[in-house]
Order: sequence, then structure tokens, then C-alpha cells
Amino acid sequence: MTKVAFIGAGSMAEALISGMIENQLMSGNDIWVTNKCNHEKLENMKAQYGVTITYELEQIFKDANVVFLAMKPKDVADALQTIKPHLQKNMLIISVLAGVSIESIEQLAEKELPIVRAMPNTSATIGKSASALSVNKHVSIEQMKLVQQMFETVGLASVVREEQLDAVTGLSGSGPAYIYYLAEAMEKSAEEIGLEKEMAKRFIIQTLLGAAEMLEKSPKESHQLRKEVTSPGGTTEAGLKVLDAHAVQQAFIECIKEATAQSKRLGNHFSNSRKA
Ligand SMILES: NC(=O)C1=CN([C@@H]2O[C@H](COP(=O)(O)OP(=O)(O)OC[C@H]3O[C@@H](n4cnc5c(N)ncnc54)[C@H](OP(=O)(O)O)[C@@H]3O)[C@@H](O)[C@H]2O)C=CC1
Ligand SMILES: O=C(O)[C@@H]1CCC=N1
Repeated sequence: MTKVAFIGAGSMAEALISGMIENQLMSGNDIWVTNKCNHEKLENMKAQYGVTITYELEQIFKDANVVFLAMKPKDVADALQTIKPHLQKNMLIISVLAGVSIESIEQLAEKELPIVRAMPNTSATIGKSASALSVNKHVSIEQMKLVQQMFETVGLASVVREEQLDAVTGLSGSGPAYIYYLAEAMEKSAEEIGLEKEMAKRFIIQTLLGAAEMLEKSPKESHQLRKEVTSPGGTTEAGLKVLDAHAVQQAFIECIKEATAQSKRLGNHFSNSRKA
């Protein structure tokens, strides 16, 4: 049996727990969860997923095979300071923290541990995450199999070079938020052009799902698929002219580059503050 401990019980931890349970990789009995102080949140997770919740570190780490680090980057130094006496050589550490390098975690833990740095996204909740994984040399073949299995259960999982993880964070870690941002704009416009909210929502969702599936299944590139919707002198052309006038495509490119840069900054800030 695998015992999985989550240190941090926020959005990303919940997405992974929900996805792993929903897709029957494990049950709530296998999962232990703690956070900093939000007891109500832990109680909610216990009620919803049947996980064990505790602030007793002895309990959470006893016989744990896998330890997820799922706090914000700014909190990982304090968290590791507290948990490090409980970390054992055979425990696989999986960090989902944006920006924070494997080396930084090794230094904070002050012992040689198998460490995976992962960048999933919140679509793990429904088994649709895009997760990138990097590992250190202490991760065994068996542990790697387990990691692959866990992240494949919650979506697509690929091993990447660690230096690629900031870009993955900017692209697909943050990515769901960009799509929700577009959905928000579509919902707001629907209201203004006189469509009922519920009906418009169904049309928006189906349009996003349909376009995503076309991107997946059609052999055509995205720009070709866009062209096929855009009749000369038609409605799409008129709409897209407005987006071009506002340089929206360029803005999205800059958005992803900035998110990537922020991931690097989070990591640098973190390692510099350790050196200071
Ligand atoms: N949200 C997302 O879409 C994604 C997030 N990530 C990464 O996941 C990590 C968590 O993000 P997210 O879930 O959004 O953050 P949240 O703010 O939702 O959750 C953070 C959790 O960490 C807990 N925590 C803080 N300090 C400690 C501590 N010392 N010991 C134990 N638990 C602690 C908090 O507890 P309390 O509530 O009690 O303060 C809270 O449960 C981040 O590092 C982020 O970069 C990665 C991919 C996507
Ligand atoms: O916004 C963040 O920092 C985290 C990392 C990727 C998605 N959410």
C-alpha cells in the first residue's frame, strides 16, 4: 500500500487528491493531509475525500512513501525547516512549487532524498492536467514508475529537463487561467449582446471543447483552423480585426513570457535569499 502525505492543502493539492481518488488510483484512506493553520479547510477535505487530516507530524510521516510539497514558494523554507527531521531517505518528495529548484529543496532538506519537481495544473481535478516532471538522481526506477502512474492518472505526464519547467509553468501551469479569462470575456459579452446567461454558458463551453478537440484531432495547424472559420468580409474577420487592433495575440505571447519570467524570479528570489 502507498501512503501519500500532502504538506499543503490548497487548490493544487486538492486538484491532485480529487483526480487521484476520482480516477481510482487510490482511496482517501491512503492520503494524509496537513496545512499551516486552516483547520476548516482540512475538515472539508476529510468530509469530501475521506482523507486523514492531522497536525501531528509524527503521524503524517509514519510509513509515508510519498510526500507532496504543495505550499506556496514563499512558505517552503519554513515548511521544510519544520518537517525535515521527519523526512527519511526512502520517502519520495514531489514538489509542485513554481520556480523552486530541486537543488534548493535538497539544500533545505539537508539530506539526500529522492526528489521530483512537477508542474501540473488544476485540471488534474478531472484527470486532464498537463504535467511536466523532472527528477534527481536519487529517484529509483520503482519510484519513477509510481510518479508516472500518479501523474498519468490525472492527465498527460511528460519528463522534461529541469530548466524547461519555468516555461511549462508559464504555458500550462498557469494556462487554465488564460482560458478562464477568455471564458469570462465571452460570458460578459454574451450578456451585453442579449443572450441568457445559462444558454450562453453552454454555447461557450461547447465552443471551447469543440475547438480543443479540433486542435487535437485535425491534422491542420491552429492558424489554418482559424482561417477556415474566417470568411472574407464575414463576422469572424470583423471580430478578429478588433483583436488585432488591440494586439491581443501579442499580449498573450507577452503574458506567457512574463509568467515564465515570474517562475524564474520566484526560484532566483528563493535561492538568493538562501545565500544572503
Ligand atoms: N494553483 C495552481 O494552479 C497551481 C499551483 N502550483 C503550485 O502549487 C503550490 C500551491 O499552490 P496553491 O495550491 O494554489 O496554493 P494555496 O494558497 O491554495 O495553498 C497553499 C497551502 O499551503 C499551506 N501551507 C502554507 N505554509 C505551510 C506550512 N509551513 N506547512 C504546511 N502547509 C503550509 C497552506 O495552509 P493554510 O491554508 O493553513 O495557510 C495551504 O493549504 C504553489 O507552490 C504553486 O506554485 C503548481 C501548479 C498549478
Ligand atoms: O500562479 C502560480 O504561481 C501557480 C503556478 C502555476 C499556476 N499557479
